[in-house]
Amino acid sequence: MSVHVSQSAHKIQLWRRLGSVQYRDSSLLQRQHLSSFSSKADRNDDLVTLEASPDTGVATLRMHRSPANSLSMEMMQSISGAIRKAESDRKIQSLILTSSLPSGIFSAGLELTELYQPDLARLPKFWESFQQLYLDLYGSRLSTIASIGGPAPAAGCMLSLSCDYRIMTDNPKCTIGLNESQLGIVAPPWLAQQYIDVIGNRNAELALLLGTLFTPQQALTVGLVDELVCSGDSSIDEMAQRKAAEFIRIPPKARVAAKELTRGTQIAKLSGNREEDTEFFCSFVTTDTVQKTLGSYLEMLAKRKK
Ligand SMILES: CCCCC/C=C\C/C=C\C/C=C/C(=O)SCCNC(=O)CCNC(=O)[C@H](O)C(C)(C)COP(=O)(O)OP(=O)(O)OC[C@H]1O[C@@H](n2cnc3c(N)ncnc32)[C@H](O)[C@@H]1OP(=O)(O)O
Repeated sequence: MSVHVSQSAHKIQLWRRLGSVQYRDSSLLQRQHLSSFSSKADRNDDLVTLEASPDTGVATLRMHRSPANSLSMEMMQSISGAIRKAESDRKIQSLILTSSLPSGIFSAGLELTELYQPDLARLPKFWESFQQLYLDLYGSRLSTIASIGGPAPAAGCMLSLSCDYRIMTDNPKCTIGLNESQLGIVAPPWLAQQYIDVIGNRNAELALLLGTLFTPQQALTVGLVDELVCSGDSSIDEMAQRKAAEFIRIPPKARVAAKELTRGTQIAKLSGNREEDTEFFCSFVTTDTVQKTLGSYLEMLAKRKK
């Protein structure tokens, strides 16, 4: 086992060094012109806002990475940083995760430019930031509530799955689910497991195979969200606050211990397997087949917009 781990660590080092080498697949070098998908690194400083209220014990983490709260490496690090900041305040017991984008989009999932024709030096760090975000949110001592006012595909769904409670706007245009298979990729095992835990094995099996995006009503039926709020009703924030207060009434030690009972094993599993997981991701996402499918998906998104 230890030999396997050290070999894996060696491969990760190799990945990092490969960053200085250009991506070599000639078909990918002939880039399609995808102007809306051209950004990579962004500034860390204005992607999320954390509002802590020591009086109520509730902090609200608002995501506002325009246009769709897609998760770039910096975005994931900012969310992780805000979670840790809220946790470091002993007066805070609950965290509401929401979007403050005017479009209402909760999160469009991983930033696709991080996956398509990736920067090879950045790729392992990008994935490690995704793992870290899962560990920080899923393993948080805080009671966490996702207030989902808009679409939450793929890693956007992961953000909500990592919370303790999910409230969603009842607007059929706002869909949620792990749609990775439609992009020619697959959810990592720790994310798939969250899905199985929340919606059950058969529902998850079908939804993962088909890349299903559930409407809010369907999501409620399969248990992917816990509560719906009428579309256009501003009370989603109030409902989240009310739920947070309900969680806060439970003695913190018992609440945290209860959470550990259901999540501890999965958290320990990924914590002990991060390098292999990163290595697998880097190898998988850079294959020609995955890159071609991602390219077509991006084109489809751009065309749909036109
Ligand atoms: C062990 C390892 C196993 C291997 C693992 C391999 C891979 C990883 C696998 C899984 C983890 C998770 C993966 C992901 O999260 S992949 C991302 C999946 N996301 C999507 O499919 C969503 C795509 N977007 C949409 O469907 C729509 O944009 C929307 C979110 C429903 C919103 O629709 P709306 O009509 O309101 O807006 P637009 O479509 O006009 O979009 C606005 C704006 O945002 C840009 N954008 C949208 N999504 C993304 C994105 N994910 N990344 C980057 N940019 C995005 C879009 O281009 C528009 O930009 P513009 O500048 O034109 O305004």
